[in-house]
Parts: sequence; C-alpha cells; structure tokens
Amino acid sequence: MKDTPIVWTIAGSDSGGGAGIQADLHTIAALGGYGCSVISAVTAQNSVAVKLVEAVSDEMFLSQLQVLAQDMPAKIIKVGLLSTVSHVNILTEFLQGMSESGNKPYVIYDPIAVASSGQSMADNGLQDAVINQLLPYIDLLTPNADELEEFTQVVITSSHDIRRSAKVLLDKGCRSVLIKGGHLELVDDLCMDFWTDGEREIVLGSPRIDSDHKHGTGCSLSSAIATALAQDFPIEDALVLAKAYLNQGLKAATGKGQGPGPVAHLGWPENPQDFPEVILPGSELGRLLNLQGELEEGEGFASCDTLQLGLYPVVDSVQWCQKLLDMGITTLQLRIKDQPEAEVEQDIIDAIALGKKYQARLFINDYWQLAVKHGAYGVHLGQEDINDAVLPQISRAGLRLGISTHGYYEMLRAKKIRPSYIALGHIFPTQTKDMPSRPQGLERLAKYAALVPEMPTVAIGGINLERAPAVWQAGVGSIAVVTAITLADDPQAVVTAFNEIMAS
Ligand SMILES: Cc1ncc(COP(=O)(O)OP(=O)(O)O)c(N)n1
Ligand SMILES: Cc1ncsc1CCOP(=O)(O)O
Ligand SMILES: [Mg+2]
Repeated sequence: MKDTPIVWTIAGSDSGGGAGIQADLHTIAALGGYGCSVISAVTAQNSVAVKLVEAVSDEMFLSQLQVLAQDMPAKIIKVGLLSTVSHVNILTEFLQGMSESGNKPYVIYDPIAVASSGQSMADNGLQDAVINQLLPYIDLLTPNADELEEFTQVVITSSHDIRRSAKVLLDKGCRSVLIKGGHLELVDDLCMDFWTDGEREIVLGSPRIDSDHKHGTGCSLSSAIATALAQDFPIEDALVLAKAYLNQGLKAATGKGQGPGPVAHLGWPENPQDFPEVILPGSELGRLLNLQGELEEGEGFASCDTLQLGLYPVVDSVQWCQKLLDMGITTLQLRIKDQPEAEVEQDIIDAIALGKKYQARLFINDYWQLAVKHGAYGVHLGQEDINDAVLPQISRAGLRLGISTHGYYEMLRAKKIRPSYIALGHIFPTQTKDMPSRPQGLERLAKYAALVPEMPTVAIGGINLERAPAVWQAGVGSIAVVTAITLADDPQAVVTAFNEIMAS
C-alpha cells in the first residue's frame, strides 16, 4: 500500500455517484492509485438534473489542500470542478507556492463549467481567472470541443481550428492540451482525441460508442491519465491507457436512475478491442489533420511464419553469427552501430549469406538499404529509424520488419504498420544501450504481450538466465539478448539453458 502512488482529485461531489469526486476516486482505485480528495463544492444531483451547487468555504477548500500537502503529498493532481473565482485564486496561489519550492506535481485540469445536463456550475468571471491565473500552473488541460470553444472563442470546424485554439491555451501558459473528441464532429464514426504540447502531436481514435450512459466520462478520463502518470507511464502511454479505460467503461455502462448512467469502473483494461488506434500522419485522417511525418499503414510486412521466434541473440560481428548458427540458433541479428555504410557492407553481405546457408532468420539492424540491396531475411528498426526509413521499399522487397517499442503508444503505432514482429523493451536495466525510457518490468511486459496476440513478440533488455523463466512466463514469443551470450564464459551452455527454459 505504501508504494501505491497518491493522486489528489480537487473536484465537486456528485451525489449521484457518477461524476466528480466519486468518479475520480473509482477510477484512481481501479487503476492502482491511492486517491485523496479536496472537495470544492457539494452538488445535489441525480441522473436527471443538478438541483443545487454549493461551493465549500474558502477556508475549507484551503485547509484540505494544506493538510494533504503536510502529510500525503500528491504524485499527480487532477483538478475538476472549480466553481468560484476565490477557489481559483486559492488554488493558483497554492500551486505557485509549490512551484516556487520546487515540488509542484504534474497538474491536470479537466475544466467543468457546464454540467452535461446544461446547468451552469460556475461563477461569472471564473473563466477569466482560470485563463489569466491558473493556466500557467497546469501541465495538461483536457477540454472537450465545447469547453475549448468557451475558453478560446474559436469555433472548431477543422484541424486548423483545433491547432489554433490549442495554441491560444498554450500561449496562456499551460504546458499541453488534450482536446477530447466526444463532441468533435470532424470525423463521423471516430471519437478522436488530439493532444499537443506545441511540439509533438498525438492523435488517438476509437469507434464512437453508442451509449446513453456517459455520465462522468471527462472526470474518469482525466483521473485515468493522472493515475497512469503517477505510475510513471509517459504521457503518450497514459493517454492510450486512459482512453482504453474509458472505452471499456462505456461499453459496460448501465443506467442507475431515470437518466444517463455513469461510466463503469472495471479495472486495468486488457481487451485489445478497447484500445485506441494511433492515427498515422500518412493515413487519410492523418493527412486531413495535417499531421507531421510520412508514416503510413502500407501493405504490411512478410510474416516470420511463426509466433515463436525463440532465443534471439543480437551480435555485432559475422564471427558471432557463425558461432551462433553452429550452435543451432535460428533467429539472430547483426547489430553494428554507427559505422559508414561502406565499412559495414561486406559484413552485411557475409551475414546474409550465412543466414541463408543455415536457413536462419537473420535480421540486419539499422542498415535497411543494405539489407534490401542484398536480400536479407529481415530488418530491425527502432522508433526513430522508422521515421527516417522508406518502409514501402522494405515491404515491397519482401523483407521482414521488426520494430522496437517501449510502451503502449509505440506498440499501437507499430501495430498499424503490421510489422513481422514487435520488440518490447527494455524490460530490465541494460548496460548495452543508453535508453531514454525506463525499464518496463515484467508486469507491463505481460500486459503488452497480451495486447498483440496475433503478432510475434520479442522481449529485450537486461535479460539473463536468472530472469528468463519469468520473462518467458509473461507470454512473449521470443527473448533477445546481447551480453547474456556475448559476455558468457560458455556461450554454448547459456544457449542450451535458454532453450530449455523456452521449451517449457
Ligand atoms: C530485437 C531488438 N529489439 C530492440 C532493438 C533496439 O533497436 P533500436 O531501438 O533501433 O536501437 P539500436 O539497436 O539500433 O541501437 C534491437 N536492435 N533488436
Ligand atoms: C539493443 C537494445 N535495445 C533495447 S535493450 C537493448 C540491449 C540489450 O542488451 P542486453 O541483453 O545486454 O541487456
Ligand atoms: Mg536502430
């Protein structure tokens, strides 16, 4: 319990239980966080109407913030309903103090000025206070299209409007914006969410879910993002996970009263059908949205003809390839880093010839043009590599493609390209490569592997004989290793031991 990350929700109480504090706490608990609440207002509402909204006193509002800060500091703060200008001022000052002392957590603000039933819950002038004071302390603002229009006065009819309004908010000081697609009508059947921090853009789409029971969707989504961030998922993965959580909850939602019912809270999403698709820049929608880049779905890559690629050594010389092939290895990679093409071409030719002689699946890392030129079995590329490579050239030449991924978002992006396998890493700390991401660990590995049952998966990073049984249990189809073999006193014995583990 001690290591369950603390997430604060600063929001209004919904007596109907479907939104506000109640939805937030359900979501935070369902996704493995510990929720603390700062109640900004009490609402008397049911599924049909909001009868009364009563803000708590300024003293009570501030006091909740202070006592929590003293004893239960937040890893992430989610803010929902703020109904008075003085609450906005108090919160702004509080966050400013945290910021000045260098310990302001990441803050998500899901603006709620108008209830879905239409009744206003906020003071006049609140919006100005938010825009002019609070926004510089907000790391992520999550408006829907209506709230966005209210905030920016930009009417959203095109992707240009989305960017323009996001820029208005970023210019006011918030660090990033997620424009939720629930009310966006740009694409008929797709509920599309657009995130930007002014540099990067992420667009996630899911089929619209036809349900009468959508109460608390905004609260649940922003709390899900907060809880994922509190568990150190990067923002792109938090967005994916939160959307999957919401889709899962919307599909299972049922009415509890006469009116619209709440989103269901069912725990960590695992069904691939609930996960959104990543909109690629080269897709029809990506072009409509003017997304930067070329990546497109294409025709997919040749299959490896098995989901189980087995032990997959990654080595840096033809000599190692020869040695491993002699030991009976059937999947391997030549990974020579950062050399001029002319210097590696002969090694690549020799490794490809060896792979063919032994009828092995020999992948060439990075040097995709040479791999195509010399007819390799396959190519392995990382996240940056796939932005630069001309993927249709690789697929048309009939080469297999393996792609490195480091979390939900990259996996879903890679999946759209229909590669021959997806590598998941790094699982444990590794000395072999400087990794910008954190080690994923076994729990996440199992979740990722279950998301792509139709595709071969490869676990990589810090895997040795001791760790291999648990990695294998996580359900991957292959284990890739560098130093476990290349630094072993007896590589043959290590290969035999890995094979035994993976045969069970
Ligand atoms: C099987 C496998 N998985 C991951 C990688 C890493 O590829 P990448 O992220 O492009 O990094 P470099 O290996 O190029 O440094 C890999 N090579 N093989
Ligand atoms: C190339 C690469 N990509 C992710 S981790 C890694 C290195 C794995 O090496 P090791 O098995 O020695 O940890
Ligand atoms: Mg690479």
